[in-house]
Amino acid sequence: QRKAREDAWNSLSRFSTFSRGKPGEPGRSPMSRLNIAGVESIIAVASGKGGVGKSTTAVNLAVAFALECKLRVGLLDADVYGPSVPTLMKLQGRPQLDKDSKMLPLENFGVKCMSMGFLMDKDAPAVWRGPMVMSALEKLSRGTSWGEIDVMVVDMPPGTGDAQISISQRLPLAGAVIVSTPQDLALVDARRGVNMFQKVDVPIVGIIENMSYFKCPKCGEVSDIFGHGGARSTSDEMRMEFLGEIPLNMAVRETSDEGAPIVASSPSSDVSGIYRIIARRIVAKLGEWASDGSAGPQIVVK
Ligand SMILES: Nc1ncnc2c1ncn2[C@@H]1O[C@H](COP(=O)(O)OP(=O)(O)OP(=O)(O)O)[C@@H](O)[C@H]1O
Repeated sequence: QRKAREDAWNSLSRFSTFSRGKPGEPGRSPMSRLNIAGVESIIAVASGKGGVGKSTTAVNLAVAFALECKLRVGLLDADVYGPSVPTLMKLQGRPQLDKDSKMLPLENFGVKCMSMGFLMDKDAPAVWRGPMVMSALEKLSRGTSWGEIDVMVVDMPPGTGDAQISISQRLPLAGAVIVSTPQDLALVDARRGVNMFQKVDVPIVGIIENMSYFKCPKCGEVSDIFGHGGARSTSDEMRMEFLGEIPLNMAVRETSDEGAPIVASSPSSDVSGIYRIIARRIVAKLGEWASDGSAGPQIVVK
């Protein structure tokens, strides 16, 4: 385990413009909530627990921001323990360095991406201690030359532990989107997620219910496999905006596995339309906050 950690650390340090600490120690500690150069607005896509479809949702929203809203989009994979952006966005290979030794993001579907997965072997276990997670994230975020970005989507690690809290404290987040399935257990965790962001003063953009229902492609019958509507009622109770229901859909899973997000690969499908509507709602909310002065700069959908 120690060897794997050191290998990952060395690999990251090679691409880094930051000073390097020893494994197990943080690198040079940055100021908290520093901006990321060139990035206007950052939103976290988070879930209280794993496996609810947070990364799938983050990726499809990022692609929808780029293709539907015509925004300049970045996608930061903050899930250093289980980076899925390389697979979901069909990107691999080590990032090039620019003249200032900053990493250049890899790009697909109009979205500039950075992930720990670009710096590690696919099957290498990511064994990180808390301070190393933060140091890695600093390097992935501020050690990358993003260019001009209107909105950056951060795919958060699942859960509400120390790593998630630190990330939410260090990145200047304009807001957080919470993804949950309709199940009671997932909703309990979603509430925890909402509370965590509120504690560190990150406003909640809204809640998305993923795997909300299943519509049989043959007969059209709708089944509520994991229940239905729980995220909407949780949003109402917590006075949060409910952003929408994404069905459990085989094409979403298949296109994710293929690295061709459904919003890009099957833009006319119903489910792509749902992602696009949710993306527009998020952009509208960020715009609203900006115009009443409660969040970052105004984003204009072209
Ligand atoms: N709406 C959906 N319909 C069908 N399959 C989905 C849907 N959303 C996600 N999935 C599938 O569910 C699995 C888990 O999704 P994903 O990896 O996005 O979850 P996650 O919450 O990010 O997980 P982790 O906590 O491990 O990071 C994947 O196989 C994905 O393709």
